[in-house]
Amino acid sequence: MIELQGLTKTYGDKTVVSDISLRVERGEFSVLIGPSGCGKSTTLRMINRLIPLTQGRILLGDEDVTRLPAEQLRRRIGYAIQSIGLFPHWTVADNIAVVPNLLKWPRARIASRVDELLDLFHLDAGEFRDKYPHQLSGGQAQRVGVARALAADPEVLLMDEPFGAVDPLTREVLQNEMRRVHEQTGTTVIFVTHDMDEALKLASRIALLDAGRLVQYDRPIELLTAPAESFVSDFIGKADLGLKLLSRRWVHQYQQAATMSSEAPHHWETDAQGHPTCLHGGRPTTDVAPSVAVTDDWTATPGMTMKEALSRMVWYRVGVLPVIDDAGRLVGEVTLEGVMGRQP
Ligand SMILES: Nc1ncnc2c1ncn2[C@@H]1O[C@H](COP(=O)(O)OP(=O)(O)OP(=O)(O)O)[C@@H](O)[C@H]1O
Repeated sequence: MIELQGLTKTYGDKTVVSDISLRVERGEFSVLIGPSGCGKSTTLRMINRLIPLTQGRILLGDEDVTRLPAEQLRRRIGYAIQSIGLFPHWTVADNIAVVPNLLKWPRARIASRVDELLDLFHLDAGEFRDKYPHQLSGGQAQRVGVARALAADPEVLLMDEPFGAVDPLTREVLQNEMRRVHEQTGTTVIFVTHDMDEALKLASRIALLDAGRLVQYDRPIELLTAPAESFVSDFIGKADLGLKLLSRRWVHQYQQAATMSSEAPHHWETDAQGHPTCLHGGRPTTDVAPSVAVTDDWTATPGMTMKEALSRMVWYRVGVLPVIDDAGRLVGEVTLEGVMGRQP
């Protein structure tokens, strides 16, 4: 648990963070969001003492962060930033091992932790351990940056726009990876972004800031459906609210049994292993073939957002998607009627 109490930062007579109080429970993924200059990074950097606070308190568990010895601060609070900050003349392994080395862990423990972290980020340890930062793609370097922040298994991971500098496709891959890593490690995360879609995808709780003030701190669904003031709905944007809501809904919540009966308006064909091979019917328009071979592109998985599932339905002009498990077997379906028939 980490708690900010009346956190305030002033530069001269300018207050850039004003009396912010909030509590991040253990294991939570908390996102600080707001317009440029609203004080997100300053708030984050006060937590790990990169910026001294003017007033207020920060508690980690029941300890005052400003009184923690530097060595404990490094071990207990990890930090990952957009520009990554990998040391260019150090290998990936040495970069990841910065904090364990400072903490004087035994060599064997450090080596196995490095391999474990590379594995967590799906980077082959044999291939990447001895590479240098200039030999990595932007996405790989960003993964190494986050792995480094997690190296000493911190209680809290602070992330400042960590995916801001990568292309949109890589960004999406990294966001999915971050969700998985967070689920696997259970680390408490405080994540700064100015991208609402990113916040909605990752956050269990969102803190919306405006001009240094905390406007609303709530679960994403509350921000969408019960904004505390008009600034909240203006910031989120009303135009695609329905789609934003679907970005917080998951395929498994809408999944129903796969239709197999050839009497039904649509039904699936599967191979001997249970992989879907063909959809008969299920296409809302009549100018396309009534049967269509299933390709990976228009399948859904239980953990996919309904926004993505809906997008696939629109793109492939089908009113139904097969839901498949890790082995590619048909385990259910989601339909356009299923999306329209429920409150989002
Ligand atoms: N050292 C400083 N001296 C004076 N003002 C500062 C200093 N550092 C930051 N500020 C001001 O504090 C405000 C908050 O800055 P901060 O970097 O926290 O905003 P942010 O919400 O993270 O913005 P962005 O999304 O653009 O990164 C800004 O108006 C900035 O100009």
